[in-house]
Amino acid sequence: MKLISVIGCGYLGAVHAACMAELGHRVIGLDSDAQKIAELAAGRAPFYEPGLAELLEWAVTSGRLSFTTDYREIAAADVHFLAVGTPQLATGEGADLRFIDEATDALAEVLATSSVKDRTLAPLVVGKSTVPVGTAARLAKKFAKQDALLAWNPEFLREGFAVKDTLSPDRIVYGLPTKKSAAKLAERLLDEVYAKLLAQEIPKIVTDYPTAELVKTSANAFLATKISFINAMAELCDATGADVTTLAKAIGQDDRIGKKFLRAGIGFGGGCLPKDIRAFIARAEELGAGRSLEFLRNVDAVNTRQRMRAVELLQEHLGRPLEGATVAVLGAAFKPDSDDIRDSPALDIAAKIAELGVTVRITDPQAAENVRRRQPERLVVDTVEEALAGADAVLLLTEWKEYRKLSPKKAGKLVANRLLLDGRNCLEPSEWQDAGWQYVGMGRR
Ligand SMILES: NC(=O)C1=CN([C@@H]2O[C@H](COP(=O)(O)OP(=O)(O)OC[C@H]3O[C@@H](n4cnc5c(N)ncnc54)[C@H](O)[C@@H]3O)[C@@H](O)[C@H]2O)C=CC1
Ligand SMILES: O=C(O)[C@H]1O[C@H](OP(=O)(O)OP(=O)(O)OC[C@H]2O[C@@H](n3ccc(=O)[nH]c3=O)[C@H](O)[C@@H]2O)[C@H](O)[C@@H](O)[C@@H]1O
Repeated sequence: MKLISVIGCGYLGAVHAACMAELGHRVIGLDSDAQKIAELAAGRAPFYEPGLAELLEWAVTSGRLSFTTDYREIAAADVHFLAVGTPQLATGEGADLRFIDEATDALAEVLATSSVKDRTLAPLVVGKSTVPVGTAARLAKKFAKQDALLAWNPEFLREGFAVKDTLSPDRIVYGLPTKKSAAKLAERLLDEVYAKLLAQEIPKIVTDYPTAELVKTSANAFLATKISFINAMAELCDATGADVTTLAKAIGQDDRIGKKFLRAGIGFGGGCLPKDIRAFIARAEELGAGRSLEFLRNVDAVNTRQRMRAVELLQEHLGRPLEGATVAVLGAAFKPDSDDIRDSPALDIAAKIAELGVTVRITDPQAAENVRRRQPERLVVDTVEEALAGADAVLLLTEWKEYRKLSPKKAGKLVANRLLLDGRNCLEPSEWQDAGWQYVGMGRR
């Protein structure tokens, strides 16, 4: 059992902290947001993530997991995970490392000033946040003064599957210091932290700092590229009468291409893929290696265009001016099984049509409260029925299970006009057409 701290308890850190407790460690989660810490300390999840509430309640009541806002309380930990945010800079491109710098300054200070008795090993600081390549080497210098080691251990979890992905990841990557003795010590500590996962024979890849940092950013860039590729194919399908879902199925049969991440629609959003590809391009340019990553600008542009394309499809099929129309938007989260609305394609589209004079009624099973809090100008309703009542069109923009199971017949009785735009290509067109709906998919006949 190790004493572990997790600094930054947001979508990544709260899950990581609870999962480290599940792996048998004593864990202290730290966040600068006192309200979030109060929720977590009471064993409650401050956001929706399947399985997290149960895990937190157990870990907190069993005493394995506690929370604080005070860095002094984590000074004695053997391992400190960094999980603070690295959002997009306000200027547009590049990652804002302010939170990383604040957190590491505060940690370095307590490591320097607190006298931790009986410490036989140097503390290990482990970066999990997604950072531009070169960040780990810079931070290692800061911790060298405190005789602390630094490793970079990027995280690949998906929201909606965060607990499962943390406890059963596809791989674990260690970015270690170049000095052999330091690398050995850091690897040994990380092996102890992840002992239960390594026992399941989860692949472990041991490398240096820059490779570990790049593994993370290139993985997200590749995933984003796959989505924009299939969305570009969807545009071509619309222009030719071909069907992108069949196309994706057919190309995905080839193992070299793979079936996953080929769902065409309104594109990717969230707190990671969009900002990560922009930061990746910006960092490559800083390093004079940006030319080969130019294509990622197109990946970003195709993705942004999908949102506009949804607005155009609505305009094209509505059969009346947008101004004065009432539209039901099903889904606000950037993906199902999450309440995360950061850079949500659904909300972006809702905002675009609202600007064109449409009355937009938004509903979402988990993200409604976040929309009410962060975008009070939006009209949010509690149920699908309220959203559909008298609507001139229905936009399905987040593929929640309950929306995929909607009855076309029942829904048809509630709306004023049976027009459905399936922004996630997740419904069976014939079922809706048979019930008298005009079904519009994206790149779908
Ligand atoms: N959300 C996800 O699914 C994943 C996120 N990541 C990366 O993990 C990092 C965190 O992402 P999220 O958890 O989504 O962000 P988030 O915004 O949900 O959480 C970040 C947390 O850090 C806290 N914080 C900021 N400054 C602090 C400081 N000085 N001391 C203590 N706490 C501080 C904030 O209050 C916030 O609770 C980012 O680099 C992201 O790219 C990586 C893999 C998955
Ligand atoms: O760095 C991160 O934060 C994480 O970013 C993504 O995870 P996440 O953003 O939680 O969710 P995804 O499942 O990747 O979906 C991202 C977006 O792409 C969209 N998407 C996904 C797949 C697809 O085929 N088509 C598609 O439009 C989703 O609707 C969603 O808006 C990566 O999948 C994780 O591996 C990574 O750890």
